[in-house]
Amino acid sequence: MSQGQILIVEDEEIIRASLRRLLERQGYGVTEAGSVHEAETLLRQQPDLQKPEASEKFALIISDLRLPGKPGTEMINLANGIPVLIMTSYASLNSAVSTMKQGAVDYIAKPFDHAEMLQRVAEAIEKQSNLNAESSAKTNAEAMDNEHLSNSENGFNGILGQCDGMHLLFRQIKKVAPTDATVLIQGESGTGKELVAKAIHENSRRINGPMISVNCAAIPETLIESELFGHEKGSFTGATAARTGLIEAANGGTLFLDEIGELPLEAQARLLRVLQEGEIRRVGSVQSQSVNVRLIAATHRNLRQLSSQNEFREDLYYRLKVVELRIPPLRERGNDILMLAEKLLAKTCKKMDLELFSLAPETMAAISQYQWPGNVREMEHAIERAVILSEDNIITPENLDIDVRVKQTLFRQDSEELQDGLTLEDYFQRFVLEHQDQMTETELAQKLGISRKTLWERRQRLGIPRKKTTAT
Ligand SMILES: Nc1ncnc2c1ncn2[C@@H]1O[C@H](COP(=O)(O)OP(=O)(O)OP(=O)(O)O)[C@@H](O)[C@H]1O
Repeated sequence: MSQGQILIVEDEEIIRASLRRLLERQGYGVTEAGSVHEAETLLRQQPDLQKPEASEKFALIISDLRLPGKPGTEMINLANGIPVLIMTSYASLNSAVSTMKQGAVDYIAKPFDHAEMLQRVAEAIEKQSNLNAESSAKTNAEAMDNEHLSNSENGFNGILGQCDGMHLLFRQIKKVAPTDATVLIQGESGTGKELVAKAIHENSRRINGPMISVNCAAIPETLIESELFGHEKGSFTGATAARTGLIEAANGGTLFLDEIGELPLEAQARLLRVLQEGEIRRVGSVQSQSVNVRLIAATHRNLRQLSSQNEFREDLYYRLKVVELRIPPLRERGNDILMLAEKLLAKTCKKMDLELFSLAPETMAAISQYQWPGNVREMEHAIERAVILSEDNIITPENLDIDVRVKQTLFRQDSEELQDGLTLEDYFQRFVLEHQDQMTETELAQKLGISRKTLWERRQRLGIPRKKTTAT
């Protein structure tokens, strides 16, 4: 079950080997090269390189930026349509931004978090396959279809949601996107703040400009000013060359500052000047230059409270909250919780090339009851883990590994009410209706943890008699 072949270009053997292990554990095939030259030879050996649909072709190239001989950016020219993910240290984050402009699909800072690397890899491959699919047959009908998919009744622009809170959010996004207003997105961790920022950018006039995302909490405090605003040569120890900042790199597009509450006060003052004057001054420079950037900021913290404690500039806070969007936490999204779980389950199965798994009724109950403190991100991880650990294609609460104590009490009595007025019988009914065409009565009873006799009795009581008459 290969997820695709990946070429790693990295001169440091230890990093290369650990990346190989990480990717192979996820089912990717891996080929290694220690330099651009070596990678070039490997690429030339690919027999069907000219054919975009060739199965032998690498699905992705992951290249370090600094390599002996030629730099990693050379890989972009050599890749011939294969997406290139650049790895770089924080110190060279700016060069990474310019490599994005040269055509890299994404960049990731070293040392990288394993989960993040896997996510970037999956996204890069998916993005490329979407692009391939688009360019191979782009008809008007297809374009309409895509529009339907991205804005289907399940959500908007890839953000799944059907509850009132999410509908309100979608309406707000559609209203604010075409304007140039600064937006402040409030939401707990994992609620989809970056997705919302992306939706705003993609529905704005700046769609063809860059969108630069910066997580203020992930960049060391000492580097953040020079990363954001750039610096002149010699402006501080170690500034051996002048460098463009991320704000300048977002010129003509959107700058997304995630976790803005973590921005140090000095950097806040500089940012405020950029917003007020539309000009940027690099660290160590006396000259300003104009920039045209739309700012979207996000935070999980209470900025009003932070500003009352003098930890966040009040004037910047008021500037940011021109439009404030609140993303509800997952636990407040009612039936969306199960809808998301099912969609994420289907997505995970597809990604892992598995047939579709389903959720056992007690798993549905546990999912609806659980508080999801890590929101959608936690659910994504829980479902992925469950699919890996599940012994058959039905996910049990134990596979999910969320706090399912609630299950024991809820399942003691059939009549007991679950959250949102749903009863165990609702789950029973739903499970039977969804699975009865694919499962025998024996299998259904087993999955429900009841005898066939009880299954039959409940069917009678709930008015869902068995459809098939064949013996099971
Ligand atoms: N409504 C949604 N529909 C589909 N996927 C979602 C939704 N909300 C979040 N996700 C997914 O959950 C993960 C976390 O989302 P995202 O990074 O946007 O959250 P965040 O609020 O920015 O998190 P953090 O504050 O921790 O950075 C992503 O993989 C994203 O695709």
